[in-house]
Amino acid sequence: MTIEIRGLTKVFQGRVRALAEVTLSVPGGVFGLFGAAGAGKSTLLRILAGLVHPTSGKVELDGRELVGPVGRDVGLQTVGYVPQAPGRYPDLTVPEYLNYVGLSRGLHDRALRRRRISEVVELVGLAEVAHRNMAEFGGELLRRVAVAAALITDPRLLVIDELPARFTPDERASLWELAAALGEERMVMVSSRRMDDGLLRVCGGMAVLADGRVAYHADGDRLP
Ligand SMILES: Nc1ncnc2c1ncn2[C@@H]1O[C@H](COP(=O)(O)OP(=O)(O)OP(=O)(O)O)[C@@H](O)[C@H]1O
Repeated sequence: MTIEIRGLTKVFQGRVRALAEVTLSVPGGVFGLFGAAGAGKSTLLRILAGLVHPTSGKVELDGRELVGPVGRDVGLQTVGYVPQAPGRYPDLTVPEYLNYVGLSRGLHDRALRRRRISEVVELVGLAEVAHRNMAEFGGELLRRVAVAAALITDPRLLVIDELPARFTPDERASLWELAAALGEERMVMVSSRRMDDGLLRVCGGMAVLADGRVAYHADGDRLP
Protein backbone atom coordinates (compact mmCIF):
# COMPACT_ATOMS: atom_id res chain seq x y z
CA MET A 1 0.00 0.00 0.00
CA THR A 2 1.29 3.44 -0.89
CA ILE A 3 -0.07 6.92 -1.23
CA GLU A 4 1.47 9.22 -3.81
CA ILE A 5 0.77 12.89 -3.15
CA ARG A 6 1.73 14.97 -6.18
CA GLY A 7 1.98 18.74 -6.31
CA LEU A 8 -0.84 19.26 -3.84
CA THR A 9 -1.72 22.94 -3.40
CA LYS A 10 -4.55 24.46 -1.39
CA VAL A 11 -5.35 28.16 -1.41
CA PHE A 12 -8.29 29.21 0.80
CA GLN A 13 -10.41 32.17 -0.31
CA GLY A 14 -7.92 32.99 -3.05
CA ARG A 15 -5.28 34.23 -0.61
CA VAL A 16 -4.37 31.80 2.26
CA ARG A 17 -1.95 29.25 0.86
CA ALA A 18 -2.22 26.31 3.29
CA LEU A 19 -0.34 23.85 1.05
CA ALA A 20 2.15 24.65 -1.69
CA GLU A 21 3.14 21.92 -4.16
CA VAL A 22 3.32 19.13 -1.58
CA THR A 23 4.80 15.98 -3.07
CA LEU A 24 5.19 12.96 -0.80
CA SER A 25 5.42 9.21 -1.11
CA VAL A 26 3.74 7.58 1.87
CA PRO A 27 4.45 3.91 2.59
CA GLY A 28 2.11 1.54 4.47
CA GLY A 29 2.03 1.34 8.26
CA VAL A 30 2.03 4.44 10.44
CA PHE A 31 3.13 7.73 8.88
CA GLY A 32 3.73 10.79 11.06
CA LEU A 33 2.96 14.25 9.70
CA PHE A 34 4.63 16.86 11.88
CA GLY A 35 4.79 20.65 11.87
CA ALA A 36 3.97 23.77 13.87
CA ALA A 37 0.48 25.25 14.19
CA GLY A 38 -0.69 26.45 10.79
CA ALA A 39 1.85 24.36 8.84
CA GLY A 40 -0.90 22.70 6.80
CA LYS A 41 -1.24 19.30 8.48
CA SER A 42 -5.01 19.37 9.00
CA THR A 43 -5.57 20.69 5.49
CA LEU A 44 -3.60 17.78 4.03
CA LEU A 45 -5.50 15.22 6.13
CA ARG A 46 -8.85 16.80 5.26
CA ILE A 47 -8.00 16.62 1.56
CA LEU A 48 -7.21 12.91 1.95
CA ALA A 49 -10.53 12.44 3.76
CA GLY A 50 -12.42 14.20 0.95
CA LEU A 51 -13.59 17.08 3.16
CA VAL A 52 -11.53 19.77 1.43
CA HIS A 53 -10.85 19.98 -2.31
CA PRO A 54 -7.33 20.83 -3.40
CA THR A 55 -6.73 23.86 -5.60
CA SER A 56 -4.40 21.71 -7.70
CA GLY A 57 -2.45 18.49 -7.55
CA LYS A 58 -3.54 14.91 -6.97
CA VAL A 59 -3.34 11.94 -4.65
CA GLU A 60 -3.20 8.29 -5.65
CA LEU A 61 -3.82 5.30 -3.42
CA ASP A 62 -2.19 2.18 -4.86
CA GLY A 63 -2.16 3.77 -8.30
CA ARG A 64 -5.84 4.80 -8.29
CA GLU A 65 -6.91 8.40 -8.01
CA LEU A 66 -8.11 9.26 -4.50
CA VAL A 67 -8.16 13.01 -5.02
CA GLY A 68 -7.76 14.91 -8.26
CA PRO A 69 -9.27 17.17 -10.87
CA VAL A 70 -11.65 14.50 -12.17
CA GLY A 71 -12.97 13.53 -8.74
CA ARG A 72 -12.53 10.36 -6.80
CA ASP A 73 -11.83 7.05 -8.38
CA VAL A 74 -11.60 5.37 -4.98
CA GLY A 75 -14.74 5.69 -2.81
CA LEU A 76 -14.94 7.78 0.33
CA GLN A 77 -15.46 4.55 2.31
CA THR A 78 -11.76 3.92 1.64
CA VAL A 79 -10.68 6.63 4.05
CA GLY A 80 -11.54 6.93 7.75
CA TYR A 81 -11.05 10.35 9.36
CA VAL A 82 -10.59 11.15 13.04
CA PRO A 83 -10.94 14.91 13.52
CA GLN A 84 -8.89 16.99 15.92
CA ALA A 85 -11.88 17.81 18.12
CA PRO A 86 -14.58 15.22 17.51
CA GLY A 87 -17.18 17.35 19.33
CA ARG A 88 -20.00 16.25 21.58
CA TYR A 89 -21.18 12.69 21.66
CA PRO A 90 -24.78 11.62 22.17
CA ASP A 91 -25.94 9.97 25.38
CA LEU A 92 -25.49 6.41 24.08
CA THR A 93 -23.47 3.24 24.60
CA VAL A 94 -20.61 2.62 22.16
CA PRO A 95 -22.49 0.02 20.04
CA GLU A 96 -25.58 2.26 19.89
CA TYR A 97 -23.47 5.14 18.67
CA LEU A 98 -21.58 2.99 16.17
CA ASN A 99 -24.87 1.62 14.88
CA TYR A 100 -25.88 5.18 14.01
CA VAL A 101 -22.46 5.89 12.45
CA GLY A 102 -22.65 2.67 10.41
CA LEU A 103 -26.11 3.53 9.09
CA SER A 104 -25.06 7.05 8.17
CA ARG A 105 -22.00 5.70 6.33
CA GLY A 106 -24.05 3.37 4.19
CA LEU A 107 -23.82 0.06 6.07
CA HIS A 108 -27.48 -0.81 5.52
CA ASP A 109 -27.15 -4.56 5.96
CA ARG A 110 -27.95 -5.21 9.63
CA ALA A 111 -25.86 -8.37 10.03
CA LEU A 112 -22.84 -6.74 8.36
CA ARG A 113 -23.24 -3.62 10.50
CA ARG A 114 -23.38 -5.67 13.69
CA ARG A 115 -20.32 -7.63 12.69
CA ARG A 116 -18.36 -4.45 11.92
CA ILE A 117 -19.42 -2.92 15.24
CA SER A 118 -18.11 -5.85 17.27
CA GLU A 119 -14.92 -5.98 15.18
CA VAL A 120 -14.11 -2.29 15.64
CA VAL A 121 -15.02 -2.27 19.34
CA GLU A 122 -12.51 -5.09 19.79
CA LEU A 123 -9.89 -3.45 17.53
CA VAL A 124 -9.80 -0.19 19.46
CA GLY A 125 -9.87 -1.86 22.89
CA LEU A 126 -13.36 -0.76 24.00
CA ALA A 127 -14.91 -4.21 24.56
CA GLU A 128 -14.87 -3.94 28.35
CA VAL A 129 -16.59 -0.55 28.47
CA ALA A 130 -18.91 -1.01 25.49
CA HIS A 131 -22.02 -1.41 27.68
CA ARG A 132 -21.41 1.92 29.47
CA ASN A 133 -22.92 5.24 28.52
CA MET A 134 -20.35 7.36 26.67
CA ALA A 135 -21.32 10.34 28.85
CA GLU A 136 -19.07 8.74 31.51
CA PHE A 137 -16.04 8.59 29.22
CA GLY A 138 -12.90 10.73 29.46
CA GLY A 139 -10.82 12.04 26.56
CA GLU A 140 -8.84 8.90 25.76
CA LEU A 141 -11.89 6.62 25.63
CA LEU A 142 -13.74 9.14 23.48
CA ARG A 143 -10.77 9.29 21.15
CA ARG A 144 -10.97 5.50 20.84
CA VAL A 145 -14.68 5.84 20.04
CA ALA A 146 -13.78 8.35 17.29
CA VAL A 147 -11.23 5.87 15.89
CA ALA A 148 -13.83 3.07 16.03
CA ALA A 149 -16.30 5.29 14.14
CA ALA A 150 -13.69 6.04 11.47
CA LEU A 151 -12.99 2.30 11.08
CA ILE A 152 -16.62 1.27 10.64
CA THR A 153 -16.36 1.03 6.83
CA ASP A 154 -13.08 -0.93 7.10
CA PRO A 155 -11.08 1.83 5.34
CA ARG A 156 -7.67 1.17 3.84
CA LEU A 157 -6.44 4.55 4.99
CA LEU A 158 -7.07 5.95 8.47
CA VAL A 159 -6.16 9.60 9.10
CA ILE A 160 -5.90 10.78 12.70
CA ASP A 161 -5.58 14.51 13.29
CA GLU A 162 -3.72 16.03 16.25
CA LEU A 163 -4.48 14.76 19.77
CA PRO A 164 -5.91 17.46 22.04
CA ALA A 165 -3.19 19.23 24.05
CA ARG A 166 -4.76 18.19 27.37
CA PHE A 167 -3.88 14.51 26.82
CA THR A 168 -1.33 13.13 29.30
CA PRO A 169 1.90 11.44 28.13
CA ASP A 170 0.39 8.06 29.15
CA GLU A 171 -2.78 8.69 27.15
CA ARG A 172 -0.71 9.77 24.14
CA ALA A 173 1.53 6.68 24.42
CA SER A 174 -1.49 4.40 24.64
CA LEU A 175 -3.05 5.94 21.52
CA TRP A 176 0.22 5.65 19.57
CA GLU A 177 0.27 1.95 20.45
CA LEU A 178 -3.24 1.69 19.09
CA ALA A 179 -2.10 3.44 15.89
CA ALA A 180 0.75 0.92 15.58
CA ALA A 181 -1.61 -2.04 15.97
CA LEU A 182 -4.01 -0.59 13.39
CA GLY A 183 -1.08 0.14 11.05
CA GLU A 184 -0.43 -3.57 10.65
CA GLU A 185 -3.59 -3.97 8.58
CA ARG A 186 -3.99 -0.56 6.91
CA MET A 187 -2.28 2.79 6.34
CA VAL A 188 -2.48 5.19 9.25
CA MET A 189 -1.52 8.87 8.93
CA VAL A 190 -1.18 10.78 12.18
CA SER A 191 -0.57 14.52 12.51
CA SER A 192 1.14 16.07 15.49
CA ARG A 193 2.75 19.38 16.43
CA ARG A 194 4.93 17.57 18.93
CA MET A 195 7.48 15.03 17.79
CA ASP A 196 7.09 12.76 20.77
CA ASP A 197 9.18 9.63 21.15
CA GLY A 198 6.18 7.30 21.44
CA LEU A 199 4.88 8.40 18.06
CA LEU A 200 8.27 8.38 16.34
CA ARG A 201 8.82 4.82 17.61
CA VAL A 202 5.74 3.52 15.77
CA CYS A 203 6.23 5.53 12.55
CA GLY A 204 7.51 3.74 9.46
CA GLY A 205 7.85 7.10 7.73
CA MET A 206 7.44 10.78 8.51
CA ALA A 207 7.36 14.25 7.03
CA VAL A 208 7.62 17.72 8.49
CA LEU A 209 5.50 20.48 6.98
CA ALA A 210 6.49 24.13 7.33
CA ASP A 211 4.39 26.89 5.78
CA GLY A 212 2.59 24.41 3.58
CA ARG A 213 5.76 22.85 2.17
CA VAL A 214 7.60 19.60 2.88
CA ALA A 215 10.60 20.65 4.98
CA TYR A 216 11.78 17.10 5.73
CA HIS A 217 10.77 13.64 4.62
CA ALA A 218 12.15 10.31 5.83
CA ASP A 219 11.25 6.67 5.61
CA GLY A 220 12.07 3.67 7.85
CA ASP A 221 15.87 3.63 7.98
CA ARG A 222 16.36 7.39 8.10
CA LEU A 223 13.94 8.24 10.90
CA PRO A 224 15.50 10.56 13.49
N1 LIG B 1 -11.18 26.75 6.06
C1 LIG B 1 -10.15 27.61 6.05
N2 LIG B 1 -10.29 28.86 5.58
C2 LIG B 1 -9.25 29.72 5.55
N3 LIG B 1 -8.00 29.42 5.98
C3 LIG B 1 -7.81 28.19 6.46
C4 LIG B 1 -8.87 27.21 6.53
N4 LIG B 1 -8.36 26.07 7.07
C5 LIG B 1 -7.06 26.32 7.32
N5 LIG B 1 -6.72 27.58 6.97
C6 LIG B 1 -5.39 28.20 7.07
O1 LIG B 1 -4.47 27.35 6.40
C7 LIG B 1 -3.22 27.29 7.10
C8 LIG B 1 -2.92 25.86 7.48
O2 LIG B 1 -3.87 25.44 8.48
P1 LIG B 1 -3.95 23.95 9.02
O3 LIG B 1 -5.11 23.89 9.97
O4 LIG B 1 -3.95 23.00 7.89
O5 LIG B 1 -2.58 23.82 9.82
P2 LIG B 1 -2.15 22.75 10.91
O6 LIG B 1 -0.73 22.42 10.63
O7 LIG B 1 -3.12 21.64 10.95
O8 LIG B 1 -2.25 23.60 12.26
P3 LIG B 1 -2.71 23.08 13.72
O9 LIG B 1 -1.56 22.32 14.27
O10 LIG B 1 -2.98 24.38 14.42
O11 LIG B 1 -3.95 22.27 13.54
C9 LIG B 1 -3.37 28.25 8.29
O12 LIG B 1 -2.87 29.50 7.88
C10 LIG B 1 -4.88 28.30 8.49
O13 LIG B 1 -5.25 29.53 9.09
